[in-house]
Amino acid sequence: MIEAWTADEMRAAEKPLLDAGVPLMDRAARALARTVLGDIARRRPAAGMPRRRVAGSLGSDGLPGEGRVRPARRAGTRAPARGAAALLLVGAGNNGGDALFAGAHLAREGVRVTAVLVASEVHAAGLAALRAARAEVIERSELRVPAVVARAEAADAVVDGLTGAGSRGALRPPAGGIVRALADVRAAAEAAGTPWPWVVAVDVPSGIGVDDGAVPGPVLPADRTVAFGAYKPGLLLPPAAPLAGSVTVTDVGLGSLQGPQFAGTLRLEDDDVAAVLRAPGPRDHKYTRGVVGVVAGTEKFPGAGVLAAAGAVRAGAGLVRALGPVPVTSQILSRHPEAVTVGGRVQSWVLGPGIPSDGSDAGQDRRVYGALAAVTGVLDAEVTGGVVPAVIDAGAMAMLEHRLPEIAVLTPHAGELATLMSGLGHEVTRADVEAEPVRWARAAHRATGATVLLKGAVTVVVGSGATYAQADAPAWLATAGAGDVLAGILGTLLASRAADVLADHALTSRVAAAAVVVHGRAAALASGGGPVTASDVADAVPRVIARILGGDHA
Ligand SMILES: NC(=O)C1=CN([C@@H]2O[C@H](COP(=O)(O)OP(=O)(O)OC[C@H]3O[C@@H](n4cnc5c(N)ncnc54)[C@H](OP(=O)(O)O)[C@@H]3O)[C@@H](O)[C@H]2O)[C@H](O)CC1
Ligand SMILES: [K+]
Repeated sequence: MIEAWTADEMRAAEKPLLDAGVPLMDRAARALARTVLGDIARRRPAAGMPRRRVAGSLGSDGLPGEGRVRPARRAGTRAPARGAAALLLVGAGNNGGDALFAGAHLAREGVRVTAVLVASEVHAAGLAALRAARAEVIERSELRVPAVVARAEAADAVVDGLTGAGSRGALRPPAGGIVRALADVRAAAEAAGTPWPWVVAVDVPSGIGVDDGAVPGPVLPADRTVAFGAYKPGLLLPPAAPLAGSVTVTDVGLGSLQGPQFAGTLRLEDDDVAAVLRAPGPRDHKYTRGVVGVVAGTEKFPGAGVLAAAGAVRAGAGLVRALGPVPVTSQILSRHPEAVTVGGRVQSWVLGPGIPSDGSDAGQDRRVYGALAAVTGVLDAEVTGGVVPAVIDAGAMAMLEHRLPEIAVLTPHAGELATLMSGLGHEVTRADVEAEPVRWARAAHRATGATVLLKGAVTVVVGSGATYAQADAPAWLATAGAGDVLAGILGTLLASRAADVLADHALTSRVAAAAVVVHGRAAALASGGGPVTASDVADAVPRVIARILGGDHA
């Protein structure tokens, strides 16, 4: 489990150590310098050997290279970082201090270091250390944006030490102008397929919402973020999270302290998902494993019903009851003969995939309303067999008539959440939701009572407890029907843990986050780096569950 600590929680954790004289900044700077040296070394051929074209690589003229040359590391060749260039972007606070001390270490390793100070006052001891290591310093008074851009483009690495945990709001000038210019040239280079220097963010990419993942202004996307002590919520939450690149958390000694009192932002890892999944035991049968009721698909969109059922079946449902018009249920049966198409008791419902919100399929709408009446408890438990958890997707989200229990999970994408919230009286667009996904997911949770699973490159799950932020899926998963499969997977996980979820409604968000991990990992496995269909994703689910449970050693 990855736990993110807010800026305040970090400061509270650091304070006793700093008061006791623990050299946190020195540890942070050393870890940062080691990481930058390693990244530079990996990206440069061994120094001392001429760069030669190698088979399969293209020379500057775009023609195939000569025969393969493997430059041996002859004795005496210099370390790859020696002679490399690093540009430090230095802010006024301790984040800048980390960069300055790290720059001094880099300079002593032979890296040509230039520090750009965006403030007239920066960390004095850090600056002294940098000057003592004979690095170049561009003072605040000498700042010229074009010159900084030119230095950055000529560097092997750019170290972003402008702001860290102390950042508030959009980057102010001159930092904001520098970062905007660098981000623009970096984006243009990437669009042209031109490599750009390696960007390492100190603790967080400067300018993100450290505690909420907002992107209020310009941010220089990082290839790597070296976070000190713990993740910050902004490194897990969208839209900021993808700007952090690969995150390396450096233990600077905080590990000995208790975690945050209330972990606000979490990311599940395999062990946590394994704890949610329930492998059957010798006394299990299909009813104890969980029966999933699926009301999905219409004559016009039968495929969504097939895919939702596929997700449920492949995730290990004891039994799937597929309810709907014959053109839908017959297709489900033809692909999943283990499903049944008659009603009966279920431990969870999957409602809505492929069902439009325009009332065009009265039969499916009636089934959804009936199931929702059971989920909300409006109908007497003796009649319905009791309240059960539910996945409420697509058109079913337009059929909410009562406040939902937290064991109901809404699964919108940004546009659907905007529509839902607009229907509840909030003026909000898809763009608003994409700019502040957690804010609107929390608003939807408060407005409906349901757990909200907001799908995206980083999928957030919000309930009464922690917020989960999962980023397990490859971009290839953005394909038709993927959400239908996720709904089915989630329906099965909820059915398998129905008793626990009913006993502790707050568990719902963790079960939902686990389903997102299974779904994303299945897409990654099925994709293998290329295009993937929703059906492929469903087919890969058993293998992913086996790997997560540790059973699949293939
Ligand atoms: N966690 C650890 O173990 C350690 C963390 N360290 C590093 O310390 C920073 C936090 O340092 P702090 O000094 O509290 O704050 P920052 O350096 O992040 O930023 C404060 C300065 O930045 C200015 N600022 C704030 N917001 C903006 C903005 N939007 N635009 C421009 N400038 C901004 C702020 O100016 P004010 O006028 O607002 O005060 C400050 O000058 C943490 O991230 C780690 O990198 C330590 O090294 C110890 C180990
Ligand atoms: K930073």
